Amino acid sequence: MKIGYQGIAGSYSEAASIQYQERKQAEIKNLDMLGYNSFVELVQDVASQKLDAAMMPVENSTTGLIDRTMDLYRGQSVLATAEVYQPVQHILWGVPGGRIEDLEEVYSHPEALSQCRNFFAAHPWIQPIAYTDTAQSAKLVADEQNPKLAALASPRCGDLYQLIPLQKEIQSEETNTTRFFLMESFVEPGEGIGKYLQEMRGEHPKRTRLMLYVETPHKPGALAKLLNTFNLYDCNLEGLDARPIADQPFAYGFFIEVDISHVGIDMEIFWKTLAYASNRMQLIGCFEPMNDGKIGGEAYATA
Ligand SMILES: O=C(O)C(=O)C[C@]1(C(=O)O)C=C[C@@H](O)C=C1
Repeated sequence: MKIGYQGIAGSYSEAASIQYQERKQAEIKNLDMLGYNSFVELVQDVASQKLDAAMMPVENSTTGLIDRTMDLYRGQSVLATAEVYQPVQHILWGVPGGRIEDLEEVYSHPEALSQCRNFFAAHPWIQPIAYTDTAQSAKLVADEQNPKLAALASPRCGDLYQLIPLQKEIQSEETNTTRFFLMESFVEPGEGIGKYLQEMRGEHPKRTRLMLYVETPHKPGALAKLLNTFNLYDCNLEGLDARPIADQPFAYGFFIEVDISHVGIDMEIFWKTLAYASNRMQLIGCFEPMNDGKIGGEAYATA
């Protein structure tokens, strides 16, 4: 199996891929991991089946939905088939002789920089600089050997790139965790999504979580009508995020996550009822939930 991930060795996306590999040891014998520089390319290569899958960050416990990846799935032939919770504990890595007082620039992935807002607020002389991923930021600092530069990256990057810790656990929230989706290629089957989901229930009964992208008519009560349908079928709503629709200023679509374990009717009827209440609906994920949404404990133990 060939899995793509953002960054180079030491990135959190690589760590999430390793965690997934450990979980699936019995099923996946050979796993090839390929580092990428861009989420756009990752999604393209999954959709075109150059890759079997991509490990993509989708939500962070400190900063919420990772829209730079979630927005890429809209209209693409991809589907999340598994999720991974990866603890994200950043270290401020510098070079020998480096001191926080002398730092001028700190490099990292933009998501990682946002997760450390409190640190930058407390050290206003340091400029946060966005870079492709956390591990390449660490490598850049190691290559430059300039004590005015540092990187926010994972604990593993210290050994990998011979760096010195200037401060540990630098993220604003101690339990900072990023949730990843394993994205695979998915073309809507001719017989429709409802039938697909009904078959899925038989074959993979533990895949009780759906991630949907839905656009509702722009009229009073439209979203309420859709949400009522979930209520009608006893679906617990696990997430709801609004995202702007391209080229339709101030119109929004919704990423909706639901637990379908208590749906008592055929999934074809379920899907048709939802489709009736929406203008556009895409299945973004169908997977077995991990950690029951709880962060810490088991997730940290298995990191
Ligand atoms: O830069 C990395 O190490 C990544 O894997 C990317 C990424 C992200 O995009 O959210 C993954 C996990 C952390 O939240 C920080 C960065």
